[in-house]
Amino acid sequence: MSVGEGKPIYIVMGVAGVGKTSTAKALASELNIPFFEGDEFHPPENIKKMTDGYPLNDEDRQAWLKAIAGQINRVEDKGGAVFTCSALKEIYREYLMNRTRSRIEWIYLYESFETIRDRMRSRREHFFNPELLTSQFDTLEPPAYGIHMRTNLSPEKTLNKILQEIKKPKIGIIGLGVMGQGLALNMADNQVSVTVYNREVRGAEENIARNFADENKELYHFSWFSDLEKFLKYLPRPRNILLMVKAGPAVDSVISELLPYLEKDDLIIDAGNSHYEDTQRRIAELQNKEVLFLGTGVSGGEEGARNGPSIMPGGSKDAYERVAPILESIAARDKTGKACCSYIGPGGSGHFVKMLHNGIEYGEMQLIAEFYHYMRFFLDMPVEEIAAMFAKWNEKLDSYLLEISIDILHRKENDELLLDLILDAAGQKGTGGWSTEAALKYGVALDTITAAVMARNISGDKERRTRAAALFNFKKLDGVLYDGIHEKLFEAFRLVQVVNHSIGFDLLNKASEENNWELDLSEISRIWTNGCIIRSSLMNSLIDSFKDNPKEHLLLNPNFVKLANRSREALLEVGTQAMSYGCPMPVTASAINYFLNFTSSQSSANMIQAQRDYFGAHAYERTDKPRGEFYRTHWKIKN
Ligand SMILES: NC(=O)C1=CN([C@@H]2O[C@H](COP(=O)(O)OP(=O)(O)OC[C@H]3O[C@@H](n4cnc5c(N)ncnc54)[C@H](OP(=O)(O)O)[C@@H]3O)[C@@H](O)[C@H]2O)C=CC1
Ligand SMILES: O=C(CO)[C@H](O)[C@H](O)COP(=O)(O)O
Repeated sequence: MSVGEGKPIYIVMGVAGVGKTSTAKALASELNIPFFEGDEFHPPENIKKMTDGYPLNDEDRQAWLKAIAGQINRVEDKGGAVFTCSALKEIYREYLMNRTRSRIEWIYLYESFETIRDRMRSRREHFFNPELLTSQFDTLEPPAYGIHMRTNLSPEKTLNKILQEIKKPKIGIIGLGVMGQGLALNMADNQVSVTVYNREVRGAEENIARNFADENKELYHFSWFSDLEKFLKYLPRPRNILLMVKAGPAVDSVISELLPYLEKDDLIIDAGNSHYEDTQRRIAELQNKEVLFLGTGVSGGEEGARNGPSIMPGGSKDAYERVAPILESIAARDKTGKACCSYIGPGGSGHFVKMLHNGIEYGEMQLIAEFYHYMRFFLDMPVEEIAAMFAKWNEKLDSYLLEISIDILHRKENDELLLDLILDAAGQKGTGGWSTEAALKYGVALDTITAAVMARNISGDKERRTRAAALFNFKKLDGVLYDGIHEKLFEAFRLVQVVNHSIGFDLLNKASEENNWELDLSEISRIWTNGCIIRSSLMNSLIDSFKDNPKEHLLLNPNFVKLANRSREALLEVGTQAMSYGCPMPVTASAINYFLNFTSSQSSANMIQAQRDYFGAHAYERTDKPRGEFYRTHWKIKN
């Protein structure tokens, strides 16, 4: 058994008179483990000093703590024990933690000075002089960790509450940024015992964990640490550690800091937006130490993390089973009440799926943006009318991204539309571009998602765009609102949304085949129906579409063929008209091209093959010969 594994040693701590002995005895009896009264480990000199009314100093307490540590070590492999020990100062607790092999679970009992003073006045048989209570309160340094329990309830209720806390599943969270804080609170709401840690960067990132615990202390008790070693020592083995730190080198740096302390079967859940290949590398590296790793996509932003995200865990199935109760308890619910969290598959599949989630997100965001832009600046529709139209569309589409865009269109600052004050240069953290890189790797067309990434790239080039606009002096052609255009805009929008999703899922399918991930596209659609950023009624319909045709491209699925046949003319009309008026429509245009390409049995690629063969002797397959046979032509030699 490794250090700290097995049943913990419970130490019930707090000032004299708070109720340590009765609570600890009851706890030991309930858990059927031995009980040890800490006061009995005091040497006679200490007892005399206390009964004479003198407080103990640190030196006096040395022998006492040493004796308790000795007893803990004698019983530590006997299935746990409960001790009382006031352990008022952090150095006393550290002494015990550093000199024992067991994991110590601290149960800190507290009550007001006045209440305890009154209790102590009626407590005659105990050697402790009630006058020393003031010195106890002066000495007390409440622990930042452990179970904190006020003793204002009946002993039975206090015991029950302690037992409830002991039974809670336990996890440690590293990284208390936007997402980490939300997940910690969400877990605490769902009966998970959460210990938090954030790094300290002097002058920049100080007291993040302490402040988080303090800010929430009215409603929650978080054990917190700003010392990684202490955080790790405190967590029960095998440890469950969730990382919510910036993706990239920060994840490797945190893992390397963790490594010296990690033991067999400890589990790291990387819940940030890590690249799936990094996840695969980390799984392999940690396997050498028998440390488990789950590369886990989490979507839903700040609100989702707090109230229920969509969760995409990939990696070790056994590891998932271990933390499934925690992850499923905090996830959003689908319309049947099931958790929007499901084991995705081995290796980096969880992060791959999250990456494509974001790719689809990029496509849909740009789609909304360019339709808004076209309607506002080329069709001259008032913002309120666009918001109203989007709201009407959303009665059918139920898209979260459309919903937030409607809110954005209503937001004013000093009577001005806030949107008009926001610089038109989009940021990005990588997942969209990584989707495009993966499409290149797997040889899949990813038109809309790639177009959305490129649109963000060019948006960032504000200075050159502005200079070019002046040089080319485009005369903007305004579009004309005509009967039926509203319906056409909707039809076009909806078809681009479908094409964008079909593209994203197609890459998931291809990567799944290549990596033997056995991704269940229906289940992925289900966990994306709530909590995540791309939830919509379309996603709901994909559950059944992929159930009926698990690997089929959406544009070959009868339901979507019907929809596309109905809407394709509107899409062509809207897209080409918008561009003819001078409005850039990158995602719409790429959806049109993808749709036309995908639905053409005869592509233009025979010309490409001929050109390749002409200048580079690359050879080509022939329509009159079986696939896989390659032919060359000596183009310069005339027949
Ligand atoms: N925000 C969102 O909507 C979503 C974000 N994500 C992903 O979740 C992860 C966290 O995002 P978010 O919470 O928004 O980010 P924040 O910027 O709010 O927080 C980042 C966290 O990472 C820590 N950190 C950064 N660098 C290091 C380092 N070198 N060593 C240790 N810790 C470090 C920060 O600590 P410190 O405070 O000390 O700097 C902080 O706790 C990212 O991977 C992100 O892509 C996933 C889904 C949605
Ligand atoms: O994962 C997310 C949502 O699902 C994050 O919000 C992500 O950071 C968004 O990506 P980007 O910053 O590149 O727009």
